[in-house]
Amino acid sequence: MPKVAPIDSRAALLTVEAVDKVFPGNVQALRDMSLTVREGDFISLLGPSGCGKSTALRLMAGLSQPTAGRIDWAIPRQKGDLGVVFQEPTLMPWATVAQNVFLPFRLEGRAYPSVRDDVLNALKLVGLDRFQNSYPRELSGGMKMRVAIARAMVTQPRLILMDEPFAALDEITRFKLNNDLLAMQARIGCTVIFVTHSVFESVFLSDRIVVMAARPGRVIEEVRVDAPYPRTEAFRTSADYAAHCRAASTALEHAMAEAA
Ligand SMILES: Nc1ncnc2c1ncn2[C@@H]1O[C@H](COP(=O)(O)OP(=O)(O)OP(=O)(O)O)[C@@H](O)[C@H]1O
Repeated sequence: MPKVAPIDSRAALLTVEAVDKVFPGNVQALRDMSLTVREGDFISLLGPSGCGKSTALRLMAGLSQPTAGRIDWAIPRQKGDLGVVFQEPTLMPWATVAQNVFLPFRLEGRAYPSVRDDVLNALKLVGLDRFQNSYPRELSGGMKMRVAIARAMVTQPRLILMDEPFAALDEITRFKLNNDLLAMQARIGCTVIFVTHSVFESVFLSDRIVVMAARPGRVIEEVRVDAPYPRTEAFRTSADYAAHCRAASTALEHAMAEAA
């Protein structure tokens, strides 16, 4: 994807400023997290279990409020500017694929005929337009996740938040979905924040890897992946990819050592 501007000159989209999140029982899930998310970024949040990745994503989605600090959109936010994908596809089993993808519009009170083309285009982007009348039970795990991604992008959001969306899938399906996700991001030009445990996945997808440590959850380092987009299978086997994986692994080791 031709990412138009170098990371530091991209316009800000969302700012996370000195955020703390403390859960009942004095569990400090996040301490002093700051991050400027910029238009067109592909950011991975990478870190060991319990370092607050999902908590950070939920705060950015507005599903939970910080205990201290602020999270602000840097642009006037419109309906449909945010899409979220969780680890489970969470599809409505009684509804067809098209009806599932229509959901964000339905919640806005829109009628299906007025957005039918958007629904079909989103399904086309994830390669499932032929399955619009199928039900979730007829689909494989990878296909269900594609439907969840189509649902998150049907409104052409500026920002898509993804919480380990491919963790439950086999490696071949995961690789394929990684490729397709980058193609989709290029097509709709959105910003992505992606939670993962996988160094390899984070390097393949991201241009910014935010490495986090646990107890308390915090950001310890940002690794930049300056390899150009589009990233292909050739990138996955390149020396450049291996070098970035080493850098991210080293940062992750520091994160684990900090929590030890
Ligand atoms: N609703 C909650 N109530 C109490 N504690 C919570 C809650 N949600 C998360 N925590 C705690 O906050 C910390 C961070 O959790 P979080 O799920 O954000 O981490 P994570 O990095 O996403 O972990 P994983 O990779 O295992 O999903 C953990 O100690 C967790 O037990």
